[in-house]
Amino acid sequence: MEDVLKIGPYQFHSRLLLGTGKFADLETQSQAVAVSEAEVLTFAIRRLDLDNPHAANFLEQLDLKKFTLLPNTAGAYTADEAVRIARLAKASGLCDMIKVEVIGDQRTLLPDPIGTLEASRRLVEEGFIVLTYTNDDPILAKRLQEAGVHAIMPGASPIGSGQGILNETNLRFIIEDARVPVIVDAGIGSPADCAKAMELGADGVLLNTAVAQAEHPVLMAEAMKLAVQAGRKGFLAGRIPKKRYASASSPLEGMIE
Ligand SMILES: CC(=O)[C@@H](O)[C@H](O)COP(=O)(O)O
Repeated sequence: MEDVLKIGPYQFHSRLLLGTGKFADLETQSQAVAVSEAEVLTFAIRRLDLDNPHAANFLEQLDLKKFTLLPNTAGAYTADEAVRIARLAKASGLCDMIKVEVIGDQRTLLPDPIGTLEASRRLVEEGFIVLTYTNDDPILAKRLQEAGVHAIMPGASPIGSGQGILNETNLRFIIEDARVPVIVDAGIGSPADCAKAMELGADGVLLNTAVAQAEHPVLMAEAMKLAVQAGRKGFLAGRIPKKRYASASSPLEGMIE
């Protein structure tokens, strides 16, 4: 059976979602995006000049017809702001999917759980396909599901920190309880972090800084793609349980003759 990522009415073959910011130049961005084989690209609506669709912008090097755009509400500090930004994106015909991001604090850029829940609920009611960036809090993840979001995006660690997965236990709880896709978003530092997230059973990974600011962004984009694929296959294959003691790899009993 085909292994596809389903988010609302959308289906994707790639489980790596990519952010488009922070690249040194547009040529590198475009090459990294191509090599990553990502189908979903996210970008901050606030960075676009919505009044002037012909103005130069950071997406201009990309053939946007090839991708599903996931505008995000980065820069919103309240539910009202996030809802306003999402409506602007929809009115500009960018997409009906929205990544809800309501930040609670400038230093950590961690999500404001109350504003995040409120904005998500309102945008679901308005008919958006809502993917919510959230704390790695299993209870909040449950509440978001109850509110009807289409995907939960728990942070691995603070945005841009590259610290990787800080709370594996919480992530496991979120994944166990989820009836919608779980996409680990933010804080990924290396391919190993991607593989780990996928092996834990995440449905996808969204990242930006680790590729855009790598020494060789295009090479890193490829590494991230392969890590997501490897982690997914590892999850589907079912890892062996960890044991306390050794067991010989070439046992004498029960050998195939
Ligand atoms: C681009 C975007 O949406 C970021 O806010 C996202 O959370 C990625 O975080 P990293 O840059 O840490 O990968």
